[in-house]
Amino acid sequence: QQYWSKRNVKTGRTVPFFGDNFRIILGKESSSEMFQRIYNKVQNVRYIGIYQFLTPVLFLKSPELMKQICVKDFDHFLNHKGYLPDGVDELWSKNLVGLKGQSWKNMRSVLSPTFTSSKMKSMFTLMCHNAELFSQHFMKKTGNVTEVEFKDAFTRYTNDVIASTAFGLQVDSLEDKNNEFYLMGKEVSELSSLRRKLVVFAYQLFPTISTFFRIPMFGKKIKDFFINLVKETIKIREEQNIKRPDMLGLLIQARKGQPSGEHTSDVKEVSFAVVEEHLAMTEAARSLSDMDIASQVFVFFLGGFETVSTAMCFMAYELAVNPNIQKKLIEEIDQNKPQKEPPTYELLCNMTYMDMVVTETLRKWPVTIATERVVTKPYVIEPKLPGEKPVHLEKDTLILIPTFAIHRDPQYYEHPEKFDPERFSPENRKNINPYAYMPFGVGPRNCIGSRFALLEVKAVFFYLLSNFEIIPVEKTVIPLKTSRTSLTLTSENGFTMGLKKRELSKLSCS
Ligand code: HEM
Repeated sequence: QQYWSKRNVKTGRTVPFFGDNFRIILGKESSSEMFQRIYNKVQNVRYIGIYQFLTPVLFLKSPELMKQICVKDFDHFLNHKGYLPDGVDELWSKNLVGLKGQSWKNMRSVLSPTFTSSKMKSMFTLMCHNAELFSQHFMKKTGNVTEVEFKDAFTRYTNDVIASTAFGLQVDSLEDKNNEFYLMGKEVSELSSLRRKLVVFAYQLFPTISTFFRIPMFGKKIKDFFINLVKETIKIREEQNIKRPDMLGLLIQARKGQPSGEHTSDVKEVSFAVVEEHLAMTEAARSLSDMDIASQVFVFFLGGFETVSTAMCFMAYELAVNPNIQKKLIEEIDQNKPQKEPPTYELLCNMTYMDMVVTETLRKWPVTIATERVVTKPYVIEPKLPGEKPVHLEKDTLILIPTFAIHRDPQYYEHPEKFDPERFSPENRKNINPYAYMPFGVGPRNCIGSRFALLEVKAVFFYLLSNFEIIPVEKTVIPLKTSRTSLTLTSENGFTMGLKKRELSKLSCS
């Protein structure tokens, strides 16, 4: 692995940053800042060799190389890192994010039909219902302006959406603040950031000791809650022959070998941000255990709870500090809002400016600041630029894709700090390098929940901006500072803004 040896530092090709990892632990720098610093350190290269503690990592800079690794030669780079050895924590390693090789391929083909446009259409009604409740909750407040901590509010909305679309449970976490489902979700996300940080670092720094003690990512309480919830729900549904269009229902159907329906839809794709994928249902579905199903539903819960609500917060912030953009979005909503009829899935998917705003939010604030691949079969990156030598990648080498840094590179986005939805107008989007825009990752291992997430965001802003303007208040910190203590991209000072009532307009959902 001469590529990572210190001798290469002077060539400007290798950045050993063992010490940098501790800056993250001590909260001196956020992960997004660190990756951006490394990205900008060396110019005119396609990749940089770095260290994650003691592990050599290939840090990619070139979008073409990302395409080569994540799409063209994907078979050599099938897996995510996973961090925990197999068998230590089933909720973690048996879910889609953690599964490896053929097991991942099987599970992905079972799950993909759950997220097609036609399935999203049936989940849309459930989402809309929650978006309407969300807006109504704040309409009931007295006074013209209500100060809102958006992270808390949006997390409650995404919690309720996942409760209904994954488990078929109706909860209203804004009204019923301490419902069990919400409290458990909060515990998962709070525990997951603190505990995940410690567990991930422990496995990297002390792999032998951590593996010996089999430190799990999630505690027994969380594990029991999810497994029991899934088992109970499956039992009731099977006994009473209940069929529902939620994720659990679709997985139960898949296990019984009943196809979940074709995926074609005559509706325009839900967003520019969605990555295309090919679908195939396999026999693997028939062998799903209750634990397999619980692990999948659990990861939908994790994905749905944190990432989506954070993306919504960044969008709310950008709208508050860019009133002209908000005005244009409100105009589009008002023009499209049916007089009496409820908004339809088609209507939301066809709102061009809404899509531009969401797409730009995820460009400037890609909640998942980086993604990774692990080398599953040895691979050689052939030289292309002057001075390059072949890079021999051994099995298990980690490849890092620094999404945040790429999205902020002026080479791909002029004035990257500026929030400018026009970058993604129908005329301009063809100029975007598709491998320089990847909030949902890239290639066959991209985010399976992207359609779901985008619809959820669009539904809540449709209802919210039908009734309110989002405005800065005294507590709103401008410009926003990103947190240095969180592993994920978020604001240091929370997301407090105001909701100012517009004239009241009643909406309902089909
Ligand atoms: C704005 C919200 C979201 C963002 C920014 C996001 C981002 C991502 C990214 C970057 C990846 C890794 C992709 C790669 O390695 O190429 C990923 C994977 C994944 N996401 Fe999301 N995600 C979001 C919402 C969701 C939701 C709502 C769900 C489920 C309901 C979900 C489920 C998953 C799963 C299961 C994977 C693993 C896919 C696989 O390994 O095959 N995500 N997501």
